[in-house]
Amino acid sequence: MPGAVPTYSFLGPEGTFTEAALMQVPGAGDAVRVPASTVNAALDAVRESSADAAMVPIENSVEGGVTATLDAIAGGQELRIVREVLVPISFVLVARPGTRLGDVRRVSTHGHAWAQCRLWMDQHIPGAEYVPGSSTAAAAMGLLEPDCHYDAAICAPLVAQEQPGLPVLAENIGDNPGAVTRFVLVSRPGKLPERTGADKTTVVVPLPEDRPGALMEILDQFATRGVNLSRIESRPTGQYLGHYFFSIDADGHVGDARVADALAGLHRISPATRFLGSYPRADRQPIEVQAHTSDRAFAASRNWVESILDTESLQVESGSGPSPTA
Ligand SMILES: O=C(O)C(=O)Cc1ccccc1
Repeated sequence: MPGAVPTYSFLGPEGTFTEAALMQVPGAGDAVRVPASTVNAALDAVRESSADAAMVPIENSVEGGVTATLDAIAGGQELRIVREVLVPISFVLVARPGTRLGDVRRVSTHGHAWAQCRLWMDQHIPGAEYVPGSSTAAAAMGLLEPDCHYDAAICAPLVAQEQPGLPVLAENIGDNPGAVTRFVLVSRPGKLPERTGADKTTVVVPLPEDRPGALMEILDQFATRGVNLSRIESRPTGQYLGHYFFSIDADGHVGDARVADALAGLHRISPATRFLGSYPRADRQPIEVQAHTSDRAFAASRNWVESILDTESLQVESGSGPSPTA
């Protein structure tokens, strides 16, 4: 319905880094925001149409890809990435009032937060036991439950600011002060975001099996068309050992001839290739296109081949070889 307020699901509860990413989306402050307890639940809300789009983490600069997200969007009912958002990440350690650093034995947080605070933990709370949490904010809020079985949580500074019952034991405990996480807004297939000249395209390419050089062939589709890759990760398909797909981010939009041509090449090599969207880059850095891979160069080369077919195909002798359509 035009003008209706959109509904966004996100990895919650309130106070996650994912919610901070969602709040960067224009209009999200006035939208309906529905926290989900897992990435899969946030994406299912979109698949089932109870949300228009979901914000989920996909990659961070320290720990790499968020596998729960990469796997969830690679399979199942098709989804599209329509926007990416970058969030600088800093972590605090919170506990119940009265807890001192020396009392902390068990710490809960999201797996990616734990991985980013490992060195600090080893130095300040050696031997601390990790209790997996569904998100940083869920771990922090869990401390307020009467039957909580851990002593502290790693979360965003904002959670501690808004929750007086959770004093901060230590600030800036991330091992890398420049850590950034990339989030994506995912919706059902529909309207493709417009081409801006500073775009990214995400695809999932199952690796053809028992074919020497298959990965090289896949990469070559991009290389020969001057398309730069900004991320490539292999993930097991989960079907059986040794069966992989590649999750790839390429510079450019499917509306760019060189990207469209590369995707067509991927489809020939791996027909189950899945298009996951073309969307504006968060850093708005325009992509430099070499003259020979520009839209104009692709159109000129297509016209050239068509002109050959137009003028010369009639001269193929019948019966003297394979038919022109073979
Ligand atoms: O748990 C959160 O707050 C999230 O949004 C996921 C996450 C965890 C650690 C770094 C970035 C995102």
